[in-house]
Amino acid sequence: MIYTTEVPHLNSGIRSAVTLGKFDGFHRGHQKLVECIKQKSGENCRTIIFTFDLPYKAYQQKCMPKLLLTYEEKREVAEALHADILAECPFTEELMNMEPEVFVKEYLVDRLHAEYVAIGSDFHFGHNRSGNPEVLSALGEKYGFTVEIIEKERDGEREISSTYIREELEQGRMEKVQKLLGYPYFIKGEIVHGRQLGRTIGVPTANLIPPPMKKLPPNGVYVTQSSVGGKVYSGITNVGYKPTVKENFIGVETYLFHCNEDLYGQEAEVRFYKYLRPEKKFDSLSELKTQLDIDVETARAFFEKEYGQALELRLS
Ligand SMILES: Cc1cc2nc3c(=O)[nH]c(=O)nc-3n(C[C@H](O)[C@H](O)[C@H](O)COP(=O)(O)O)c2cc1C
Ligand SMILES: Nc1ncnc2c1ncn2[C@@H]1O[C@H](COP(=O)(O)OP(=O)(O)OP(=O)(O)O)[C@@H](O)[C@H]1O
Repeated sequence: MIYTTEVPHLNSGIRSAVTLGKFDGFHRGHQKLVECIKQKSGENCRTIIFTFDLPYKAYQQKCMPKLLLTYEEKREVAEALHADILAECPFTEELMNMEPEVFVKEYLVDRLHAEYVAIGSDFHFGHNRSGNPEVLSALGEKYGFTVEIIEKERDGEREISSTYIREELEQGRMEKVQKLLGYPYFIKGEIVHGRQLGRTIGVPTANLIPPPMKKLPPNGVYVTQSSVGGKVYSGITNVGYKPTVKENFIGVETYLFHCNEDLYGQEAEVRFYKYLRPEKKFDSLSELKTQLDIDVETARAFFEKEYGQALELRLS
């Protein structure tokens, strides 16, 4: 897959099937659009996910919103979805104020040579959001490309959207988040040294510092699975500041079941399945240990119920 932060300019003779939007999370609705463009792909037709980077105002005000997927993760997911090109264009003032027809002519027609464009029924673009599916369809007729307006993927009464998923994530409803995304929410990072107190109570842990832009679930303890060095471990993870030992930065700390390996410096992907309880301040590490024993049992029961097999180590 080609990744670019510019508007691609395809060689003459090469056409494209394009989908447009922000695509934070690449949730089930977004995946539906990607499937549509993939059906059009061929020898002379590239599939292009054309996404807009953060709102211009966010840059100006330096208030970066937290994202479901970091830039790097977005690239990885787009790659896994088998798109040919991911174009992540800065959402400049120019782009924001562009008349819909200028966007269509200069970008979709002159540069991308679009023959097919798939969008959701609520997609808006250009000056004052005046570009919408009807406008795009009319411009498609004028410039000779097909526009397919995809009915929005729903979860019961509500349409699936990145906003909906962020709301559910903020409530720690990880099963719902997984259902809406179509994959479990994950946090990635390098395993770093903690204070190494965990092992003194028989609970060695893998600590990672989440990327600053990544949206985190609420502080608390979760049933997770972690992928490290090609192996998948079931486990329990604490997100927070460890009030018992008073950490001064937010961490994602996992007790990996059946793991005796030295994992420092390795990249881990922690997948969140279920919220268990809030983070608590304990009077001693041994009281914390008593609670952790209960958490392990709850996680074991969860894996047994959901997956039949308990805590076996798997190769990913
Ligand atoms: C599954 C899990 C749950 C935890 N729950 C809490 C908690 O409720 N309160 C708390 O203060 N620390 C909690 N911790 C963090 C412990 O305080 C921490 O693991 C211990 O102090 C060792 O930290 P270290 O790796 O920096 O040495 C939890 C850690 C894990 C892995
Ligand atoms: N549930 C859905 N089903 C089908 N298409 C969707 C769905 N949600 C969004 N889309 C389409 O996917 C593209 C990218 O969506 P975008 O990320 O901009 O919106 P969103 O997921 O609704 O996020 P937000 O909540 O931030 O508005 C757009 O064309 C949009 O219309």
